[in-house]
Amino acid sequence: MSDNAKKMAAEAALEYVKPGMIVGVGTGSTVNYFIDALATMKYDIEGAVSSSEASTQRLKAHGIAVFDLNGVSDLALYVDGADEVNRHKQMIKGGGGALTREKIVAAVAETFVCIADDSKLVTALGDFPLPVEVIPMARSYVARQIVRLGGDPVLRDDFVTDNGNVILDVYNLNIGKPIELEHKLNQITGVVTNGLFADRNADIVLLSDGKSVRTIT
Ligand SMILES: O=C[C@H](O)[C@H](O)[C@H](O)COP(=O)(O)O
Repeated sequence: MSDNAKKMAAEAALEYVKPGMIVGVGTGSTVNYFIDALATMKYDIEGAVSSSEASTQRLKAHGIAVFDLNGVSDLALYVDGADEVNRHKQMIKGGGGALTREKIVAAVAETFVCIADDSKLVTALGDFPLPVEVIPMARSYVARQIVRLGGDPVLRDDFVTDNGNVILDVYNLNIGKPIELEHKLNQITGVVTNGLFADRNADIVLLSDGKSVRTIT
């Protein structure tokens, strides 16, 4: 994994940004490169909607207007990173804890472009512990339910999401059927959402090794 690979994947996503657009912006170190690149087009676009306080701050620091998603009915493009992505363009996300807002913006967007260094491409999802955002008072209950599903949940230390919740990072889950597991986890009372982006997967994945960028469609 190299910073140059992240930067190249991020800059390649500019091709999907069109004049007048409001751009959906994800969260993380790869997206930070995208935000910096997007700043070069700030007079061409209308602005952005953001999936985290951190991305909002960075966008605003570049002078890019950030809109409330509730006022935006059509969002043509969402650009975000991933912790893992498979060849079906399904992902694990939430390493930075922004999974819920990311999933909301992704749900609204017409096209989801995932940007990543090529170390994120995996044959099977699941080496990366699956983040699950949980309402704080349900933490123990949800953890017990996840154990029943075969996972080993670990509370993320000293971390509160932008929504005021906690994160359980779940190890050793069998993610043989990602869409099924995504729905099953979301059925547990107290779960806000989980970091499987399998039902709403990416439409396009831009992967870089630091020398070139390849596209999975
Ligand atoms: O919550 C964070 C997000 O899902 C990120 O997009 C993900 O963790 C990848 O981040 P990075 O680009 O820093 O590897």
